[in-house]
Amino acid sequence: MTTVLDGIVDGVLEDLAARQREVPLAELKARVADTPPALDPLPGFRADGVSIIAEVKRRSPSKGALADIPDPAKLAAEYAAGGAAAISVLTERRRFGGSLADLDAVRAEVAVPLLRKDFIVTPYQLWEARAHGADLALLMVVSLEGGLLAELHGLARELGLTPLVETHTEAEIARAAEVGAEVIGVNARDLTTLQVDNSVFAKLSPLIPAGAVRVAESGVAGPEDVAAYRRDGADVVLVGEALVKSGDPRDSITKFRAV
Ligand SMILES: O=P(O)(O)OC[C@@H](O)[C@@H](O)c1c[nH]c2ccccc12
Repeated sequence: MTTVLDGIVDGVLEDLAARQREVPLAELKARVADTPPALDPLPGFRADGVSIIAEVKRRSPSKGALADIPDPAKLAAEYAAGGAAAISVLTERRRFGGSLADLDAVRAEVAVPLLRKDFIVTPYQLWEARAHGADLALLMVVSLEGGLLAELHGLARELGLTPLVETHTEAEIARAAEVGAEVIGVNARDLTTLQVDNSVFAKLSPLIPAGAVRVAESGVAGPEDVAAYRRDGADVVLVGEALVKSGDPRDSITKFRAV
C-alpha cells in the first residue's frame, strides 16, 4: 500500500535530483569545509525545565496553509527571543512550502541551534544540511530501512550534526536505540495516515533509553499540551502550527517554557 509518506518522499527525491545536477557533492563538501562548526544543542535540551524547538512551517499535507511567513528570519528572531532551545526549519518544498533558502535566512539571523527538518534519505541531504548551516538533522526511522538509518546517523555525527531520530512505534524506538541515538523524538502524527494522537508519546516515552533526550513532536495547541508532554517525560517539545499561527510567538514560547 502506498502511503501519504511515500508520495512525499517521491517528490523529495525528484527535487533532490534537480539540486544534485546543480550542485555536485564535491562542491557541497568544499562549502562544508568553509562552514563554522555545528553548535551542540544538547546542553539546551538538557537544561532545567522543558525546552522548546520552535518550527518554521508554512503549510502541511494535513492542515494545508498555516502561515505565509514572508520573512522566516524575523520569525526565527522572535523564536530566539522567546528562548527556543533550537529552531526547526522545514526545507521540504512541495508539501510544506520550505526551502534551503529559508534555512540560510534563519542561519544568518540567529545563533541558536538549527534543525534541518526534511525527509532525509540520502547522504547528500546531510551534506546540504551542514553546508547551509544546520546543527541538527531529522532522521525518520520509518523512511530509513535496513542499514540506511545507521549509515545516515553515522554520517550526520561525522559532520558534527546532532541527529533527531524520529519514531512513532515501539519497534521504531528499538531501532533508534540500536543506532545509539542521543536525541529521540516521538511524533504524535502518523505520517503514513496523518492522524494525530498525542497519547503516543506517553506510551513510548518509557521505552526511550535512559540518558537519551526525549522529544515530543506535534499536536501542541497551547501550554496545557506542553505541560502534559512534560508530565509524560518530555525533555523537549517541538511545536510548529501553534507558533506560526500565534500573533505573538515570543510570548507563546515564554508561556510554553513556564509550564
Ligand atoms: O505543527 P505541529 O503539530 O506543532 O507539528 C510540528 C512538527 O512536529 C511536525 O511539523 C513534524 C514532525 N515530524 C515531521 C516530519 C516531517 C515533516 C513535519 C514533521
